[in-house]
Formats: sequence, structure tokens, C-alpha cells
Amino acid sequence: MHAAYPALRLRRTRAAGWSRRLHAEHILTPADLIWPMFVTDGEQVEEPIATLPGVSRWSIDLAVARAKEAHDLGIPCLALFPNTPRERRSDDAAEALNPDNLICRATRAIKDAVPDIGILTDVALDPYTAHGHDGVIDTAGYVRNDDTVELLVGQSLNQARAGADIIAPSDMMDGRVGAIRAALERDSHVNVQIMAYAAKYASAYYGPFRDAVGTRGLLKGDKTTYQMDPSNREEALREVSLDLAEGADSVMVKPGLPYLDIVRAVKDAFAVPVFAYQVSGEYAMIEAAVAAGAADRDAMVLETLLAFKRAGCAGVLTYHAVHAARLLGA
Ligand SMILES: NCC(=O)CCC(=O)O
Ligand SMILES: [Mg+2]
Repeated sequence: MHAAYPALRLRRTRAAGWSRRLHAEHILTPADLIWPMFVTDGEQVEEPIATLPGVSRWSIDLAVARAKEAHDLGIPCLALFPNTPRERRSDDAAEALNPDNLICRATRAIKDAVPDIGILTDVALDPYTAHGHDGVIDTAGYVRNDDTVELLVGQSLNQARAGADIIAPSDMMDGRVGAIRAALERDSHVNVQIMAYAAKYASAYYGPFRDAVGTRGLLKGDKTTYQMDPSNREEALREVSLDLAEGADSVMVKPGLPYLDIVRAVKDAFAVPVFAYQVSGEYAMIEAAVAAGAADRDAMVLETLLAFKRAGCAGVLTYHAVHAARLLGA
């Protein structure tokens, strides 16, 4: 139906900057970014994470300062992760239910200082268990689904009562979204959202995150009995469909860049808000390429994040959020 060369020249609209901008099909803005932040005990504490160069754990006072900075840059939401000291970890993850745990204190402090930034809190037991699994285990080391869900419900209510805006279950237990939604409704948190880590894969890209939350040395075995097999695409659609039926407001695919086919498939199948988590190993790969002189950081960060938008994401969780927001605001 359209003209042929030479009447049609696709290079024509690419010939000038204004025209390339005018014809851009997708655009990345700071409002697309969720910044994952690691919190730790103490005051005026910054602990750099060796395997995530440029990322630190912050004590709550410094995390509040970073939250203000993120807000000023136009970043709409933070995702908080605790580095729970070894002595507060246990087999039953009791610290997850403590109203004064690191995450609850950080949530209250940030919401108090920067009420207009969204706070997403992760629901899973791995930062609180002595064995580093996302749930409670039986004697064979198998993560028990239904007992774990009960704890996740308690953890979610604990976070919602502290002021969390988005509850993000990342544990991959069956049935947890419905149980959490019902409990939030009963507890009057009708506007607290659920962003379900619906398709979370058992991935080799999570290594630096485990350093950041202190589980690398603790974890026995792997997470293949609850996280998804990287071979599977149709199963991701089933996972998403169940989480939506149980009341998820939005869904997440994780990791990000190696799973953009899943993002696109989910977006096409369900037309709901889809997020992706550009995980720690993806961040570390970009930083390693930059350190090796093989890549231009700014260009690579922006191109990579734009790819998430093109694949259908409403937003991206990325450790590059502040850097990207600065570039986009410049
Ligand atoms: N539930 C959050 C994560 O597991 C993050 C993984 C990563 O950044 O590698
Ligand atoms: Mg599921």
C-alpha cells in the first residue's frame, strides 16, 4: 500500500535531530524508573557493595537524603531492601514481622520526609531467614508453600502499616497474591497496591544482590523449586494470569534484559501494567564493560532502559535510576 524507493526513503525522517525526536515511538523519562535501595543499621553509614560498583547500603538517615534527591530528579518510586544482621535472622524469619525492623523504620522515615515519593517494599523471607531461602523450609530443605504464604501475609501487613504504597511479593509461592490482597482489604489498606513478581526466574544474574542483602554465604542449594525455569515462556503467562486473577495491580518480569521476550508476551496477552527488574547482575555487566573500556556508560544505560519501554514496560526497577534520571534531566 505504501510508496517504493525512491519516493519512499526511510532515511528521510532520520536526517535531522528534530525529526528523529518527532518520530520517536518510545520515550524514556525519569517517571519510568523505580530505584532499588539497600538499607542498613546505624547512622551516617555508607557501605559500598564490591560486586555492585557505585551502589551502597545506606543507614536510614542517609537513605532519606537519597530519597529527597531521587524525588527532585523526578523518580516516582523507591524499592527498599534490608541488610538484616546475622543475629536477627532465624529459621522462621520472625524479624520480617517486627514493626520496628529496618524496612518499616526506613519506610516511615522516608514517607515522613518525602511524602510524595512512592515506597515499594519487597515481600519474601530471604533477607530474614538464616538459610537465605525465600520461605520456611522442611527438614529436606524444601520451601513449604502454605506456611510461607501465612508469614508473607503478616509481612505484607507489617509493611502496609508502616506506610508502604506498593507491596511486591517476590517469593514465587503459589496463592500469595490472593491471600495478601484479602488481608490488606480486611486491614483497611484498600489503596495499597500489589505489584506481583509474577514471572521471576531462577537466574544466575542475582549474585551481587545476595551480597547486598547478605545472603550469599547463607543460601544452601538454589531456588529452582519455586522460581521459574529459564526455558519457560507459556508458564510465565500462566503465572501472570493467576496473579492478576488474585488481585495484582501490576506484574513484574525478572530478570530484565534477557527476558524482554517475556515482557512483550505478557503485555500482548494481558494489556496490564508490566514492570521489569533490571537485576544486579545486569547492572554489574554494564559496569564491567565500562570499566574494561568496552562501552560508554551513559549511552549504554539509556539505550538499555529504553529497550524496556519498547518491549512494553510501564517502568523499570534499575540500580542506574539516579544516573539515568540525571542524564534525562540534563
Ligand atoms: N527481590 C529482589 C531481588 O531478588 C533483586 C535481585 C537482583 O537485583 O539481582
Ligand atoms: Mg505464581
